Amino acid sequence: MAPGVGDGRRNNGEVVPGCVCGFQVCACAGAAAVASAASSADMDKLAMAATATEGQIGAVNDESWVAVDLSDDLSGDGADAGVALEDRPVFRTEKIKGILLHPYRVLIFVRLIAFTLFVIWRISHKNPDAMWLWVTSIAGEFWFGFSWLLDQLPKLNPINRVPDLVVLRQRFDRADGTSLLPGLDIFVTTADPFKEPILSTANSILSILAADYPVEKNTCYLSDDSGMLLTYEAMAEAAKFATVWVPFCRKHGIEPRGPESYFELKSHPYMGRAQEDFVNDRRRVRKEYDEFKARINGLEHEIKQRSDGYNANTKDGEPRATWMSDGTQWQGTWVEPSENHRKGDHAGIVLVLLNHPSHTRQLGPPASADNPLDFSLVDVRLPMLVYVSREKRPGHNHQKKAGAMNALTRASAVLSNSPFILNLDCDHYINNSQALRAGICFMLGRDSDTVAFVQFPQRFEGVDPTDLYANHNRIFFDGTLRALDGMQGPIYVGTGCLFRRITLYGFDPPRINVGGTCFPALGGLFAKQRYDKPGLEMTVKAATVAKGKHGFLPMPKKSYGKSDAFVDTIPKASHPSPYSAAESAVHADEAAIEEAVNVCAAAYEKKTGWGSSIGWVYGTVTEDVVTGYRMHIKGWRSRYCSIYPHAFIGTAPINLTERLYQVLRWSTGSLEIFFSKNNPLFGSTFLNPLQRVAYINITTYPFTAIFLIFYTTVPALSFVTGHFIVQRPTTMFYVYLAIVLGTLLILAVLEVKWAGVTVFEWFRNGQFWMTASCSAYLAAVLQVLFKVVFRRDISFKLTSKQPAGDEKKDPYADLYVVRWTWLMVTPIIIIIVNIVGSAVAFAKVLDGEWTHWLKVAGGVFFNFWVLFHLYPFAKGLLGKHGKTPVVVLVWWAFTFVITAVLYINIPHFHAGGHHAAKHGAHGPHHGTKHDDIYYFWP
Ligand SMILES: O=c1ccn([C@@H]2O[C@H](COP(=O)(O)OP(=O)(O)O[C@H]3O[C@H](CO)[C@@H](O)[C@H](O)[C@H]3O)[C@@H](O)[C@H]2O)c(=O)[nH]1
Ligand SMILES: [Mn+2]
Repeated sequence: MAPGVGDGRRNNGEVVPGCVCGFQVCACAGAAAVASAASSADMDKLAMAATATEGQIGAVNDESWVAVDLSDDLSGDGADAGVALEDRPVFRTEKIKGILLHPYRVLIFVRLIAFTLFVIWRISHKNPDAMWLWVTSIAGEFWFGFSWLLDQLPKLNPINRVPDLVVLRQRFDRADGTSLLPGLDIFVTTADPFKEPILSTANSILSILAADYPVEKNTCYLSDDSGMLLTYEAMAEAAKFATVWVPFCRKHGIEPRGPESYFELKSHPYMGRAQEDFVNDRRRVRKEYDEFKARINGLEHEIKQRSDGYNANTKDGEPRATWMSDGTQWQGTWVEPSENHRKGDHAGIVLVLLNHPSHTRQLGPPASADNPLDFSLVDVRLPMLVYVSREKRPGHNHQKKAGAMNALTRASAVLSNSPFILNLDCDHYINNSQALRAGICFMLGRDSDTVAFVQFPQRFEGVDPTDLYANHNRIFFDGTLRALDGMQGPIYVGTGCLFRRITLYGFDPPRINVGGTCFPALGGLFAKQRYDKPGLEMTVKAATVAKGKHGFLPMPKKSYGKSDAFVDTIPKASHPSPYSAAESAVHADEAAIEEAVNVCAAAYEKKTGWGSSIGWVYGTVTEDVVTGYRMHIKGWRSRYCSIYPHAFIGTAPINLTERLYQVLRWSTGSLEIFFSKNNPLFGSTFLNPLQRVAYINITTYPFTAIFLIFYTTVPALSFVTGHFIVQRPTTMFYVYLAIVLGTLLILAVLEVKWAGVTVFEWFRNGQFWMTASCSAYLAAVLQVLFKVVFRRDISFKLTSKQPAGDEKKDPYADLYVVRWTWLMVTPIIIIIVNIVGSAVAFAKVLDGEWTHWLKVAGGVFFNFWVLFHLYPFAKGLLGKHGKTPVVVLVWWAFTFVITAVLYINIPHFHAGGHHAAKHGAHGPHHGTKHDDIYYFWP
């Protein structure tokens, strides 16, 4: 293993506070790195420091992974030991060690066989007492097996890739401080300054401005779908504060570079730094940050007051404008909305907050009386920052986030036209200043020219330590997405994703021509994997665009819209020239800005390919999955980039209601894709077969609701009716059950091991799967069927980033704020049915009616299974922080006892006979006395 690359990596299973302690090592190393960046004499130190920093960059459990065998290309021992720095690839590829991988694959096979035999057994053992029960339960089991397979098969060949920033630096950074790295446009979307607090958005912007990437190659765009002056002025404040914050970060190698999270760090930030200077600087910057915060918090009031002043002479009935500080009327939404100035009806706005920096380093001023911060050795330039609010007009479908992203794509093309685009939601800040470089490694490696995008995992902060609603989603990110990297690549999940710009324009990947037929360089089990190989010359090259039917465009010119200026940028976006510093010069002059406004017009996309063959795809609220899908079916690949400390961190809804709504949106979006022309069953043959399976999985999973609802109630009902899904649970039935569940558990253990997550997270994942299935997934199925039938568009309900509780006292207060939603009805019913069911069973045993307890075992097991899974839901629904478990237990015990007592003590409830007279209609459940649950309903 190469020095400094693999060592020091940690198992992210122990992660939660990890980002804090990880920084201690990282920060002091980075401090030297950046402080020294000012003088070229210190380049050696820089390289050394960088090495130390990168020691932290890998992210999986080291013990489970080995480098893939590269002996085809290298004589010698295969791994990169002994390979000179110049010959090392910009990223390493690892696979799971055989000792984990082989049993993993074998078990998948065993379970598949067992499941098949089980279903066959079930089909051949009818239950004549209750045929409906038998048929539906088999349908359910079949679906569970099938959906397990959809989920499991794409995980047959997990791959882990580790970027090597030392090599990247070596190849692309020059000693004079300039760099050959490609341009990078960063898009941030926000839609509401209140639901998405401006302070948090400002923090994200600051973290971007301070990230470690060549300043002149980096442009940040904020899309504001609210069109509010409040957002704009908050960004203007951020730009002002950045003049202090960014040089401070560079000088001292601060991590993380979002000020809020930095100042919240509880670790010792003094370690390894020039003590006095740092302490003074930090105190000073902290003070400035507090003032900045105060200004942000006062902005709303200030804008109101200012506008009131200007509006003093406005007559009644006339619109009252919102005024900018320079005495002009704001073009966007006004505080008191009026025509042409309200959400959904305002002009397009493009304002450059920070213009493009010079191409050479600019050192700051030394400390002086009115400027106590000494920046004389620090590059003080800031990346370009642009505020964009696309035009909105009534009668236009603005296509939610996807529409905003497409507007940004065009606006940025005429302003900076970087060949790569990183997209972040407004609440996701850059937590690791090396993240951009890490992502770029996967775009510049050999063999990277067929990579469309690099997806980072989504990481969250502010989630309660027990992660009650599986917000971290670790199984999905560290398991599923990483595994897909061994197929064609992870799916796109909306934020934290680095795109190759031309893929958004509908270009095909460069094809390899083998024996006359073209096929893309797919990874995975079904194609020979072409790994990034060391020892070969690495040139900086983008997918060069060949001249075709439409000139340099893959599609007719008119499908890109009316702006010639924009269309002209397209071939350049892929041309190698943007890589060289001189040519990437950006001029955000009047004309360019005017053009940017023009391409953000509400009507721009009329009769164009935007939203279908070009850009982010419309027609679903999960624009992310389908946008990535459209690239994969062209044969593009994607890569997964998980680094440590986490690249980006966002906020997650820890409130049950918000979480259910979020999952409702995702599952609805998935089904929308299923019922569209982008159904993965019909995708082109460029799609790797198991990649297709993964897409089928992600667009069908909500259907589980239909089967699961049945499955979570019927076994409970069976106590009352006396029927079970099998006529008589035989030994064979239990043996199958044991195998099917046992293999699942062992597979989970292995998966947890290679993914570097915990068994606890695996259980949480399962628990939330059931909660979501019986609530959000069910609603999604109904909602989408409704849409399909009545052709109604589904709205995008923003996930609130503003905690409802009192944050000061308890950071997780929001967890137990119960806001009623219809989505809670089904899980509640299921819980009640199961408690009642187990109580009846208990009563029957007490009563001496069921002497053979084994008869109940199957049902009791199911009962437990259901209640165990819905426990977090019940906890969230009932509890006050801390006391919850007791409340749930009492509730449970109470219902249980009451039901059992009623059952035993009210003779006519189980005397049989006469109720048949009262409820004769319940005929089909003959055979036992207690055939009807309705007797226990009040
Ligand atoms: O009309 C809109 C609606 C949303 N957004 C932005 O979209 C982002 C995601 O919205 P959010 O409410 O935070 O959704 P989440 O459920 O947290 O987001 C996940 O799921 C979305 C798809 O449903 C993806 O777009 C996101 O990237 C992904 O993080 C935010 O930055 C919003 O500002 C807009 O710009 N315009
Ligand atoms: Mn979000």
